[in-house]
Amino acid sequence: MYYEDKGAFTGEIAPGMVKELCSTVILGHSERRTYFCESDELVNKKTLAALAYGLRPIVCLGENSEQYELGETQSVIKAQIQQSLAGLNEQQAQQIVIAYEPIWAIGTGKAATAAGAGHVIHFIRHTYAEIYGESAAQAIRILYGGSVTSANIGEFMAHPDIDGGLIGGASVKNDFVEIVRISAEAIQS
Ligand SMILES: O=C(CO)COP(=O)(O)O
Repeated sequence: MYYEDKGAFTGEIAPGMVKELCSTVILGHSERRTYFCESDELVNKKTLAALAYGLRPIVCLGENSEQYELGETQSVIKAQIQQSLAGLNEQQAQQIVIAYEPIWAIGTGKAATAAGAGHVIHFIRHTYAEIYGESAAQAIRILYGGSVTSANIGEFMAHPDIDGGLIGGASVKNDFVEIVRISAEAIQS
């Protein structure tokens, strides 16, 4: 989704057009950031445009493997939050969904541990609270994404800091049915 509502931007889809078909948009995915050079500033413009059109943005954050190895996860994530999620009003600050997707875990079969993802998600909520206050930080949902399957979704759902999963590869396999079943069970328990 692009952030302008009209104009000559060949290949892009305006938020008003997306709104006719969808209620939710994924923004700032690492594939968009890497292959399409999307910056935090652009992700921020898209996030604000989505909210203005009543679309719920799922804003993706995450460090790459080098940053992970160097112990830079928190500083990378903090900068992404400050820039990608800047300028939300009080109501908007309660509406977004964040997905923590470490790039080294996407499509690699090497998922983060629930404890590791939970630790970063706890940090994301804390950082978000510093900007938008504790009640907004408690209102938003923060998901984990990266090599989630039916074999590990239970552990992620059982972690108190993780509100759900953003499923990629497994969402187009039969395994997805099992992921949904396990998640629904975890939410009800
Ligand atoms: O990028 C993802 C979802 O947006 C995660 O992808 P995988 O579940 O295939 O690792």
